[in-house]
Amino acid sequence: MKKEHRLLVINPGSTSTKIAIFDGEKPLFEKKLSHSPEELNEYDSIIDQYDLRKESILSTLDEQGINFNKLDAVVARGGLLKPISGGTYRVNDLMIEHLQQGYQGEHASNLGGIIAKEISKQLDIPSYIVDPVVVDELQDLARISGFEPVERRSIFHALNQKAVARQAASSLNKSYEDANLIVVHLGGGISVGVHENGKVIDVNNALDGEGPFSPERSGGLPNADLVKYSETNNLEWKDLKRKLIGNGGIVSYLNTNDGREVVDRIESGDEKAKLIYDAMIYQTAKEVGSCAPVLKGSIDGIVLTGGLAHDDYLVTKLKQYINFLGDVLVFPGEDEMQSLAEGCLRVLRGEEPAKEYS
Ligand SMILES: Nc1ncnc2c1ncn2[C@@H]1O[C@H](COP(=O)(O)OP(=O)(O)O)[C@@H](O)[C@H]1O
Ligand SMILES: CCCC(=O)OP(=O)(O)O
Repeated sequence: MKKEHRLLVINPGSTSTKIAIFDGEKPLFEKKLSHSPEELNEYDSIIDQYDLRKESILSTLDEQGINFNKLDAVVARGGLLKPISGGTYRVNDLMIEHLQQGYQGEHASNLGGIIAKEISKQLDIPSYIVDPVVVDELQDLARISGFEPVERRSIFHALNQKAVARQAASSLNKSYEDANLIVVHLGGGISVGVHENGKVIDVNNALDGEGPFSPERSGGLPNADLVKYSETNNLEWKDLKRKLIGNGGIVSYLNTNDGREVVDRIESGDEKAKLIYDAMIYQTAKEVGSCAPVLKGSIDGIVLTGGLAHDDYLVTKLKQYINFLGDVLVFPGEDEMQSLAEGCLRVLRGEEPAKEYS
């Protein structure tokens, strides 16, 4: 029997690092290593979390007795590179340089390609990233911000949004390329994407202050009040960024980035937790509503996904706001590990060429 390719899959997110070993399409081992805000706040920048994240990956694999010599490739979620088209990219030197400098900013996924490259180099095997957070298919209209020096950018959960949109289209008996969907990824950050005929033609920048607030990000804020706050408190951009991304959103009100903890607090009668969680749901619903005219109301389905989509309270409340727009399909959690493995396998099996980042 033909030997399957064995892969190490690495997915650094804002609140966790997920790792897996795959034999072909089959996961042999999966683990989510959670990171609390306290643990991450020890570091000045995300790139400084390199040792923490890499060591926790290596020690977990070691505890599991994983034989590194049997690996054929390492694949990771990629970060804030230049805007690029979707697909599987070989990790090359320019990519490492851009991930290290944070070409479009800072996010945990910048560490994905860097850690993948480091591990693969020692094993003399290739490393890849698939559908990074900078996949850009915006229509021109969506790039206009309203202030010429500032252009809107496509930064979102591209990997999971695309994977789940394909599943949703298939459950609606459509091909992804023929479907019109609004996809809502409810994770550490929240992105709401308009998928028209297989392209994400509009989406909120889920990292840099657009759209609803989320467990750990502020989302869009009133501009003038934000600038005044920043001046009054003498904050440079790097300080303000730490407050808004990582320590914004639910963290800033309730001091936790864990949706489950918020739900427990609501169930035990915490009124503030309820107000804040309800407000996040309300803002998410408004973002979904703003996508309906982009598709001129021709919506095949609205898809809820990400960790928070496991929560019945949130899903029920959100549906009450958006049900009237179309069928709501729920795909809780994410399919990112499987999608990373599949993207890597397509290249290793010669079904498609690896793209070169340039
Ligand atoms: N069953 C659940 N109920 C409520 N919140 C949940 C549940 N499972 C996961 N979450 C929350 O989802 C968020 C993380 O979502 P996920 O998509 O895994 O994150 P990331 O964006 O970090 O990859 C966290 O706030 C986590 O606490
Ligand atoms: C940078 C956009 C993707 C994103 O926000 O991912 P996480 O929610 O995993 O941090």
